[in-house]
Amino acid sequence: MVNSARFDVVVIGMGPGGEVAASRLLAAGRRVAVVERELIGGECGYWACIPSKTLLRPVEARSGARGAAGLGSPGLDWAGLRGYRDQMIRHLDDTRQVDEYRENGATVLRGAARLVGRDPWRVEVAGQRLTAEHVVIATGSAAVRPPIEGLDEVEVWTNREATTLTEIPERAVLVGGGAVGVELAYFLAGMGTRVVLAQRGDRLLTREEPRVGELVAERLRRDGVDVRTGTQVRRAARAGGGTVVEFDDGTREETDVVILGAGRRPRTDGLGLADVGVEAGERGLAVDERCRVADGLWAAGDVTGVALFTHVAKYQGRLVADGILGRERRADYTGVPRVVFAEPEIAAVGLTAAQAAAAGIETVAAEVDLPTSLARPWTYETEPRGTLGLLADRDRRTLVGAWAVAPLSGEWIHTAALAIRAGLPVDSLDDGIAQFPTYSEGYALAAERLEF
Ligand SMILES: Cc1cc2nc3c(=O)[nH]c(=O)nc-3n(C[C@H](O)[C@H](O)[C@H](O)COP(=O)(O)OP(=O)(O)OC[C@H]3O[C@@H](n4cnc5c(N)ncnc54)[C@H](O)[C@@H]3O)c2cc1C
Ligand SMILES: NC(=O)c1ccc[n+]([C@@H]2O[C@H](COP(=O)([O-])OP(=O)(O)OC[C@H]3O[C@@H](n4cnc5c(N)ncnc54)[C@H](O)[C@@H]3O)[C@@H](O)[C@H]2O)c1
Repeated sequence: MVNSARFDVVVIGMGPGGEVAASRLLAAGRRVAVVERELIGGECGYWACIPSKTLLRPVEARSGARGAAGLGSPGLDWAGLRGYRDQMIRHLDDTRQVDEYRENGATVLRGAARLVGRDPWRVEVAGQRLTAEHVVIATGSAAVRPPIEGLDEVEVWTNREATTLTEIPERAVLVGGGAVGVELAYFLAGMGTRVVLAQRGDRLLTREEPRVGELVAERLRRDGVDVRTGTQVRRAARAGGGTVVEFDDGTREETDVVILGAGRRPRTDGLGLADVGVEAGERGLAVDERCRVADGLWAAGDVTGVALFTHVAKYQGRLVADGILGRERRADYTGVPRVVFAEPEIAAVGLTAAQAAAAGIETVAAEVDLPTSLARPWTYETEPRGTLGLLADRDRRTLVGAWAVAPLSGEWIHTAALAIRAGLPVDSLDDGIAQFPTYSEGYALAAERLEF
């Protein structure tokens, strides 16, 4: 063990949460050590958001071309797409990122960090001991491996293998109908894979309004996905060159691969938390409003279990940096958008009716079928689609929730996100003058239908 090096801050884990915290602290002139055991950029940059959205885009664009009058169906070149995906994930090489952090004054350490003492905080990594006034834990999350009999004997992909795939499988059974399952089902079906999507819950995307799950299942089925809700995979076994999967209703399906999208678990193991008197729950490290775990110990991103999104990890990274820099700031998660990048996009923000009821808020809701009333769906595509739902607080007449299953909704949901975050009166949506012809015109229509 070499002598202990002293830092103002040690950041453990350099995904989006760790990167934002480290960059802001470096910019403020703090002595920062960053520790990463795999690649700077984290899950998001190499095996999650970036590759998945890169892979989805051509499938979406082709569907858009098919829907646009007179365009027809462009070809999709898998080798070209795969090459661009590899470029986007930097060929799993973070040399440039390491160099940039070093140029910006950081000490970059490779390896798994472990807390070995407190007052002051002490961290061990790759045979080195670091001492710091503050430690930031931003170690993210990993795919849950559900207890399916025989899973170890068959071809299984998590998000990692799925987003770095080199060949398109002929058949796939997806386990889980959350964001990972829905995006992968849409991508693979678009690439010609025969997809079975098994969801334990009674609908897809269970955190959203039930209506969203219905519309998404309808859409995926139209695209050829065999969506099975209320279903779990019971066991999997090798059969010939492939796999046979058995569902809990006794039915069986042959597949080339089982793909897991069954949720995430926080990466807290191996961090030595218990040794320094810090407890981690099943959902991760509990943080206060400033993202503090204990005095001088902070956490950001998926490891906090607050909301598993890159934009939330980045927001928490900002809060942590501000907290360490002595700037008083408290977390407010009102109006965080949630977008699933299928086609059309599935976007939501704020509360569902059930969540509002649980919070004691009396609500009114409205739903608008956009092609019935707007021009944009028709100028956009020959088989126009789109549904928008709004949820408002009856007493305060403010928007508390919104969702849309419609083209480009991942962009225009931000109008609702802003309205919810700022607590704008619904009347200001009703009174809004949106550009003609856009999907955004739907807000005034839906707001008008809210019966207070
Ligand atoms: C398939 C998929 C698609 C997704 N798409 C989106 C999307 O489109 N938009 C969105 O907002 N979110 C998306 N997400 C969620 C998003 O990836 C996460 O919310 C985000 O990566 C969280 O960032 P983070 O910084 O908390 O952790 P991570 O990105 O997981 O990074 C944590 C880092 O910590 C490192 N680490 C862990 N333990 C240690 C240790 N002991 N010592 C040193 N280093 C350590 C890891 O190697 C990793 O690099 C997606 C997730 C998946 C699975
Ligand atoms: N576009 C995006 O922003 C994006 C994309 C992908 C993932 N993510 C984030 O990553 C997180 C993880 O996504 P996820 O889809 O893995 O998890 P999730 O928790 O959103 O959904 C997992 C689903 O799998 C089901 N499930 C669990 N075990 C099962 C089993 N044995 N059989 C059948 N179904 C089972 C659960 O009922 C649940 O509905 C999400 O919370 C999301 O925040 C975001």
